[in-house]
Amino acid sequence: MSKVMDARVLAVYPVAPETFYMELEAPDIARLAVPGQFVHIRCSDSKDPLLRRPLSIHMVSRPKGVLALLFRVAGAGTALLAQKQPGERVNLMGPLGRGFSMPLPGSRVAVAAGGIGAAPLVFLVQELAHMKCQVTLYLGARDKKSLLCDGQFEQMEAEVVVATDDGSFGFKGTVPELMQKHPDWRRTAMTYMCGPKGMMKEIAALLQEADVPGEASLEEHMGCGVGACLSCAVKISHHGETTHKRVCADGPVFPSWQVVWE
Ligand SMILES: Cc1cc2nc3c(=O)[nH]c(=O)nc-3n(C[C@H](O)[C@H](O)[C@H](O)COP(=O)(O)OP(=O)(O)OC[C@H]3O[C@@H](n4cnc5c(N)ncnc54)[C@H](O)[C@@H]3O)c2cc1C
Ligand code: FES
Repeated sequence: MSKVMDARVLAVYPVAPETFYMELEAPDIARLAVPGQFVHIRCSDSKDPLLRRPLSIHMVSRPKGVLALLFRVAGAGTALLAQKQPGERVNLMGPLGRGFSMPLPGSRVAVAAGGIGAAPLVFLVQELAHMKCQVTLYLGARDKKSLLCDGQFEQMEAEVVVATDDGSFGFKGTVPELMQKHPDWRRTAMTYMCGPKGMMKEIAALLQEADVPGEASLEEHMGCGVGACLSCAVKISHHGETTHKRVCADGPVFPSWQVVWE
């Protein structure tokens, strides 16, 4: 069940170019949230921008009732969020959507993150660590200074391998190329991914060829965020039949082999 609430801003600060961490006091949402879900957030008290913006749940502390977001400034809404001050309130709806499916405790899994796609995967790896899973993390960024969450993943005892587009840190190339060089994911129970669509499309093809299951967290423009307006529809193919599913209510996480990657 989702809640609508005014959450107190506890902290907002930059962590990388154009990328901000925000902490909110939102005990009801923190208590209910599972990895892969998102909140729909009002960025301003005025009518501009009118629509809420979807942001993944980056981390939660259930005992403290705290929820964290990690976002890149993409336009007007996220720019307003970046200017919020501790003590201000923002209106949130959440937790929304269907999250990642969890493996059996102790499983070996892989996680692939590209750019700001790392945001929901920290919460996922937090839960996987509680379940004593062995996690290999394939982490991609444009360059070293844009790399996100590598320290957090390492603290949670994930094995982290990095690719940057310009080679300023780790392997020079893309996340799918990195995965071909480090094929540990071939022996895992599941590969979870979030990042640019092109990256996830290539990874989905690798997984399908190796017959390894995968789950992808998708992004689409959203209106209502709760399944009513159909503005976030994507094509999903199941048992040879192609249908439209709503990223907000049926996703954002889908089996990677069911997504029609266009
Ligand atoms: C389920 C979900 C989870 C998300 N989680 C995060 C997150 O954790 N961190 C984060 O930084 N971003 C996340 N996003 C993307 C985020 O919602 C958009 O960047 C944000 O809505 C942009 O709002 P804006 O007003 O700043 O920019 P706008 O002015 O609305 O748009 C600026 C640019 O961003 C593009 N854009 C806007 N919304 C989306 C979208 N939903 N998907 C793809 N492109 C978009 C526009 O086409 C435009 O080019 C998520 C999106 C979804 C659907
Ligand atoms: S945003 Fe309205 S149905 Fe998904």
